[in-house]
Amino acid sequence: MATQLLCMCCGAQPQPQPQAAPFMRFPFWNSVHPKNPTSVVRVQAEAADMNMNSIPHVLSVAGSDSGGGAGIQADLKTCAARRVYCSTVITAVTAQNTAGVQGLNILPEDFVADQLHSVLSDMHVHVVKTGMLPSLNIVKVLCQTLRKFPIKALVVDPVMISTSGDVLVGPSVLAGFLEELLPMTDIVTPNIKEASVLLGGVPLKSVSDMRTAAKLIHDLGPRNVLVKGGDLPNSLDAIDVFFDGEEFYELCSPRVNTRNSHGTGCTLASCIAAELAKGSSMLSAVKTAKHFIEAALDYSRDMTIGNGAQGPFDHFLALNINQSSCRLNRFNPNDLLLYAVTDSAMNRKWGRSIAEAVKAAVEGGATIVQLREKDAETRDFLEAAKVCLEICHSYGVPLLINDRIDVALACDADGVHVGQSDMPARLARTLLGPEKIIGVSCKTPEQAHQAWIDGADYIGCGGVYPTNTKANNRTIGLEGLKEVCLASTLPVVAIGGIGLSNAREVMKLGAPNLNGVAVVSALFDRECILTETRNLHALVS
Ligand SMILES: Nc1ncnc2c1ncn2[C@@H]1O[C@H](COP(=O)(O)OP(=O)(O)O)[C@@H](O)[C@H]1O
Ligand SMILES: Cc1ncc(COP(=O)(O)O)c(N)n1
Ligand SMILES: [Mg+2]
Repeated sequence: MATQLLCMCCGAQPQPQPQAAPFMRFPFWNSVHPKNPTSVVRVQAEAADMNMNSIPHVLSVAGSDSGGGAGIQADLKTCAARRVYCSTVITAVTAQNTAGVQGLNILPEDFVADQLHSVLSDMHVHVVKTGMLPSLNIVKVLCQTLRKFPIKALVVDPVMISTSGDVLVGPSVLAGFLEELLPMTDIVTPNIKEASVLLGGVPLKSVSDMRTAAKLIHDLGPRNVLVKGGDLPNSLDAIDVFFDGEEFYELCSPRVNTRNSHGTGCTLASCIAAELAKGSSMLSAVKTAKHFIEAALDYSRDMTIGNGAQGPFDHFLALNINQSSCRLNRFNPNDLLLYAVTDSAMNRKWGRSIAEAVKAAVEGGATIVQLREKDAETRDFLEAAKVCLEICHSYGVPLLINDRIDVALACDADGVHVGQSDMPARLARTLLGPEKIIGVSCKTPEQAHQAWIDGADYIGCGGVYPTNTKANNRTIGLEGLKEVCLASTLPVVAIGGIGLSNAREVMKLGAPNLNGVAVVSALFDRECILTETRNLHALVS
C-alpha cells in the first residue's frame, strides 16, 4: 500500500494522485464492504439528487455547546460558511465554555428519534454528520432511522472527549459504534484519543501509529478513515492520516500556534459533510476541509473570546477578508454568462483598435469584458482602457483588466483577472479594496478553494478545450471543469477553446456554480465580432 504526502501549506502536489471520481459515482454507491453488505439506502438517493434545484443539505446530529465553539453551533457555522444548508438534531445540551464542560444533559432517545423523523421525512438531506452521540440508545435510534431514509453519505465524528479533557460520551456507547454505526459509515474521523478508544486502548504516539490505527479502524467497517493528528505530541505539523481501504494519504499542514482550536474536530467533519453534499469526491472533500481548518485557525489565531485555555475560532474568515457585507458594487455572478476576453494579436490581424473590438462585443451582448493586452505599452494600454471603460459602462457591462493591477487602479476599472503566476489574489484584494471584482484562473479544486480564501469573486476554469490563445496551457476537459465547479464556493466561468460549436455542450454540463463561458478567438478572431457575439449570446442564454 502506497502513502501519498500532501503538503497543505504550499499546495505542492508531490505525486500524481489517483483522482477519485465525482461523488455521485464514488465507489461507495456500489461497493460492498465486508462488514456492510446492505446498510443505508443510498442508490435511490442518486436519482433524487439529479434534481438540480435541490440545495446541498447536511443534517448534523450532535450536542449543543453553549460556548458556541463546537458541536451543533460549529456545524451550523461551517455549513453556512461553505454555503450548504444545515438542519440539526440535538442529542445533548452541554453547559460549556472556554474553560471546559460544566454540565451535560442527555436528551431522551425518543425525542432524538422525533427530531430525526421530523427532518428526514420532510427534507431532502444529502449527508448526515454525527458528533456527540451520548447514549447507546441514541446510537441505535439513529442507525434504525438511517436505514429508512436514503442519503448520499454518513460522516461520523466519534466525539468522546473534549479538547479540554472532559468526557462527553461514556464507554457504553462503544458497542453501538462497533456493532451498528461504523459498518454503515462512509467516513469516520477520530482524533488520536478516540482512535485509541475504538481500538480498545492502544495508545497512538506517532504518524506510523496513526496509519496502523487507520487500517485497523477500517477493518471495523467504515469505508474511509481519517485519523486526526491535531493532538499528536511533539509534532510541528498538524498531520492527519486518511485511508480509503487501498491508499494512505498523509495530509500535512503547519501547526497554527493559537489557543483558539476548540471545535476543530466538529468543523472538520461538517466541512467534509458539506463538500460531499455539494458532490465532491471523498478525498477532495477531506482536503478542502483540512485547508478550511488551517485557514480559519490562522485567520483567528489572535482572537480573544473567553478567559479559558481553549478558545473558539472564526468560521467566516472569507466574509471578513472580502468585507462583502459592506461592498457597494456587489459582483453579480450572472455577468459571467458571456465573458469576452480581448487579444491584441487578433485585433492587429483584423486591423482593429481595442475600443472597436470591445464596442462590437458589448453591442452583440457580451456581459463582461476583460482587456488582455500582453504586449501593449503601458500608456497606450491605459488610454485604451479608459475608452473601453466608457463604452462598457454605457452598456452597463463591467470591464476587467488582465493581470495589470496598476492599470486597473489608474483607470478605475471594475476589477482585475489574475492567473496563478500573477499577483496573488489576496494582495490584489488588499490593493484594490473590497469593491472591485477579482477573478482568478484555476485548474484544480485546491486552487479554487485558495481563490475563495484569498477573497476572489469568481474563478475562470480551463482550458476546457485545446486552444492556441495561450501557450503551454494544459487542457482539463469537461470532466476537469466539472470537478472544479463541484468543489468551488465561487461562481465559475469556463474558458479555453469555447465557441459556437461547443458552448452549449459546456452550459449543458449543468455543473453547480457554472455561470457562463469566456471566449477569445470565437469572437475576436472573426470577421464580424458583433454577429459572432450575438450568435453566441443566443446559444448560452
Ligand atoms: N493548531 C493547529 N494547527 C493546524 N491544524 C490543526 C491544529 N489543531 C488541530 N488541527 C487540525 O484540526 C483538525 C481537527 O483535529 P483534532 O484537533 O486532532 O481533532 P479534535 O478536535 O476532534 O480533537 C485536524 O485536521 C487537525 O490536523
Ligand atoms: C457539544 C460538543 N460536541 C463536541 C465537542 C468536541 O469538540 P472539541 O474536541 O473541539 O472540544 C464539544 N466540546 N462539545
Ligand atoms: Mg481539537
